Amino acid sequence: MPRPDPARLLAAERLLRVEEEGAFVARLGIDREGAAPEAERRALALVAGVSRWRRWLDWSLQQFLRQPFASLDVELQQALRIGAFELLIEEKPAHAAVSEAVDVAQALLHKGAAGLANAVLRKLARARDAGALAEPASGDEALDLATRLSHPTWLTRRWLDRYGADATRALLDADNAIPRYSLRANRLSTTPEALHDALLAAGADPERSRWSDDLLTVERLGPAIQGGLLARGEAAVQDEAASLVVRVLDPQPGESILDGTAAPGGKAIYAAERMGNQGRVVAVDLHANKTRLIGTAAEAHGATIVEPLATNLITWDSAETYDRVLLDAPCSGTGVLGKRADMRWRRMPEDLRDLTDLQDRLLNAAAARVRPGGLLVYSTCSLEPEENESRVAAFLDRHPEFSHEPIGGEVPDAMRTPEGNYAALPHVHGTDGAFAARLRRSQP
Ligand SMILES: C[S@@+](CC[C@H](N)C(=O)[O-])C[C@H]1O[C@@H](n2cnc3c(N)ncnc32)[C@H](O)[C@@H]1O
Repeated sequence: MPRPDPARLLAAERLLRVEEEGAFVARLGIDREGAAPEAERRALALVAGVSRWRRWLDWSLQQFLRQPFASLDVELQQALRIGAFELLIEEKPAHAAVSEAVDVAQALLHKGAAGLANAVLRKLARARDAGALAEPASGDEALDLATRLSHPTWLTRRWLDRYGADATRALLDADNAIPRYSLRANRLSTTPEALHDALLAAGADPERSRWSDDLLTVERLGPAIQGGLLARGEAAVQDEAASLVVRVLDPQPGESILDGTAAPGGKAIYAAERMGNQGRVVAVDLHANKTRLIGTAAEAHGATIVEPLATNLITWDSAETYDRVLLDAPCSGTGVLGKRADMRWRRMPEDLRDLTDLQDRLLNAAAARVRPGGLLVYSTCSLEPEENESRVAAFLDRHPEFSHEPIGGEVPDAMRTPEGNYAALPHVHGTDGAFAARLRRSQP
């Protein structure tokens, strides 16, 4: 009986959990199941890669199958996807990729499955080596691009209509790229320079962020975790695009700030850091387990002015108003598909209607908490205008006591839209996608 490579076997088992239990890819790495660190790292990379590229892998495999791919044993599907990923995306030598996937199929199922995996993957490898791989050519541009670059067709069609073919291709490529992670230096306890040196000493490859002087980027988070930098609160994982939303809010020392949808707390804690830990940051979220996490993280960062509060912002009975209010709304997350490998498959077009309704209600609630003359910042990690500019326009119609305030030098020029909003785009800026607008409440 062949002994499959532990990383590929672990990856296949985790992909099965995604498939059968709806497990979230981002959470699968947490339970290490005793795997050696290298096997763990490789398994994480395989699970993320297969999750991103699933549509293209399945389509390519289907070219060499008589029965529908979806009718195969689910275990065999995962072994085939891993083999196809190594062949088509990682461009590994044919022999190793095929035989390792065959061993996984045999370990999870039986000899018959291994035989089928062997036949299909050999044909795929031969076609690749001969430069004869099939390409989707249905004549429907959105369907073909979505298949080739492994995204949902509905989303690709939307983006084609909005951005055109070249930019859409670049956006899909950006979602499929292996992301670099960004780390925010906690200026309450360290400096970006000291964090840079600590990361180097821990074996990481830190680079200064192009977009923010508080941030560094690294290829892997492992060294920062193992070096204790995150646990000690010297650094936090936060994308450049997300961190710049706090620059749009521009909290000042001594002010009162409300983050109305704050968990897991990255922006609230960064606000406290920007304020030099002077003033107040009330960090509201619906769920008590999530606000507890905000409290733990704030404590690790020494951000003592952060006050976590578990409540529903919409029904919160409070008469207090704040100098600045952030509403970082729940959204479709179409700007962060690169980091969350399987999210693209979870979103449905009909989600947008429910989300925009919630965004309007949260905006109304947040508006009531802004003092006269104070600032409301509305932000999302979505690229969709329905969740961004349209929500702002609808808000201004409902709330004549607010006016739109163009963003100035708080964010880099390249991320300011002609209308004066903040927009980070994965295919343009190499960050996650994010949007923010400033809304000023008039004086009485
Ligand atoms: C996009 S996340 C916020 C991320 C956070 N600002 C950060 O940077 O770490 C949106 C949050 O809104 C919370 N939420 C949703 N509905 C809410 C409500 N009615 N009241 C308060 N929080 C709510 C969710 O639990 C979720 O944690």
